[in-house]
Amino acid sequence: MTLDLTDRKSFFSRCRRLVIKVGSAVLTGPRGLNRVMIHRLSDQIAELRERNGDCQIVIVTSGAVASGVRKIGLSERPRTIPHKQATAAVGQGVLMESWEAAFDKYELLVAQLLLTSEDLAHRHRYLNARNTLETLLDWGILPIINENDTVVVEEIKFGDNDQLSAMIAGLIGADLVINLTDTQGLYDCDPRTHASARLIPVVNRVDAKLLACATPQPGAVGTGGMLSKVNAARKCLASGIPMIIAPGKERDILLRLFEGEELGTLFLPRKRLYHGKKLWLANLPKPAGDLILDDGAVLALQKRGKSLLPIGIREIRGTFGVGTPVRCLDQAGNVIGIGLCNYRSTEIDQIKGRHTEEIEGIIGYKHSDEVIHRNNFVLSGEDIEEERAEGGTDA
Ligand SMILES: Nc1ncnc2c1ncn2[C@@H]1O[C@H](COP(=O)(O)OP(=O)(O)O)[C@@H](O)[C@H]1O
Ligand SMILES: N[C@@H](CCC(=O)OP(=O)(O)O)C(=O)O
Repeated sequence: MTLDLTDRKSFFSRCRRLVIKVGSAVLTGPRGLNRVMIHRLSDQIAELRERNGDCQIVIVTSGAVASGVRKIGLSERPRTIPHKQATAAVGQGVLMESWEAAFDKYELLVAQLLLTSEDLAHRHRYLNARNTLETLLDWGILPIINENDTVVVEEIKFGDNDQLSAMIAGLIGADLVINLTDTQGLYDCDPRTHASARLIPVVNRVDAKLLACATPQPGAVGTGGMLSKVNAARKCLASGIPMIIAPGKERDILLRLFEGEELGTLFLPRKRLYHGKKLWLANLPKPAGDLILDDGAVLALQKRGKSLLPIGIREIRGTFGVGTPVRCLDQAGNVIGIGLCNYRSTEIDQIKGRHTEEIEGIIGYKHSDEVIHRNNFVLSGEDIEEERAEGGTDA
């Protein structure tokens, strides 16, 4: 797909696979879950599917906690984890039942998927989730996804649905992520505190300057805040997927976007950077451990496109097995990238700082010279732009 905006309408019409994320700020009114909003959005989604016969849509919906608060009759949002989990357990049912009823009038089937970051952190579970989603889309069923708040604890949390939607987009190779929230899009500073804030219509690169525009504090009912949406956009761009932050409460917002109206903030990637395994790695929510590297290894990975050898490893943090994704950090703690280990953490601890010829003598075998092979490694942050889209298989 060409990322040319000269004809906005045709750009949108070429997006056949969509992830639509709807924030609590859109779905929640003073009386809890705003069912009218759910009906309006589902009317538009049904219309989009009708207009573009083969268009496939995945919904990532927030609002379980906000719905639960109202249903239980709590006076404020829960603060402790058990209270949040219990509130979400009540609210998720209400939320799902509303989406289901709204799509029922179009005879559109929906499916609920509740995920934790662990479900996508392990490659086989990631592929499993992908197979389920592909099957549902194949059958013309609308997957409706939320984080599994009821069982989630800090260690296995995506954080928020902005991150989850970016990961789902990578998982299914979406053509576009539409992030619906309660502002017109991304402003050059927080519009709550700066009356002069101006909307940014198009973004090609998420850098430190852009990240500084968005504050992490969400609105009264949100979780992610604008910073999380910009970070999600960064993930999408790294995967070569466009994302738009758009005003979800605006009348006919989805239809108007597809009519080519200039609304929201559109993040446009220059090109698709990663595929298959590398795409999964680039978007991984939580790696299993860290390797601290010396300056030579950092240079080799960042500038020379090399694999990681044991000689450049200074320290290992965490306990992990072979094939596990781990982060590579420089000695100042900056994340260099993420890759799959060829040795387990206890073995790496023994061979760190040593030459490859010494591996066998130390641990009794050697199946590769590299601790992380370049084919199983992606650079992070700014440098990700430099990495070439080397194939990588999907399995
Ligand atoms: N630079 C910015 N541009 C737009 N909105 C911003 C910015 N910085 C902070 N915000 C705030 O982010 C809020 C949206 O985040 P959040 O409450 O998490 O929404 P949602 O529930 O849709 O995820 C907006 O209500 C807005 O006040
Ligand atoms: N999983 C939570 C929503 C978390 C979240 O990311 O909220 P939001 O920032 O409103 O998209 C819920 O359903 O209440």
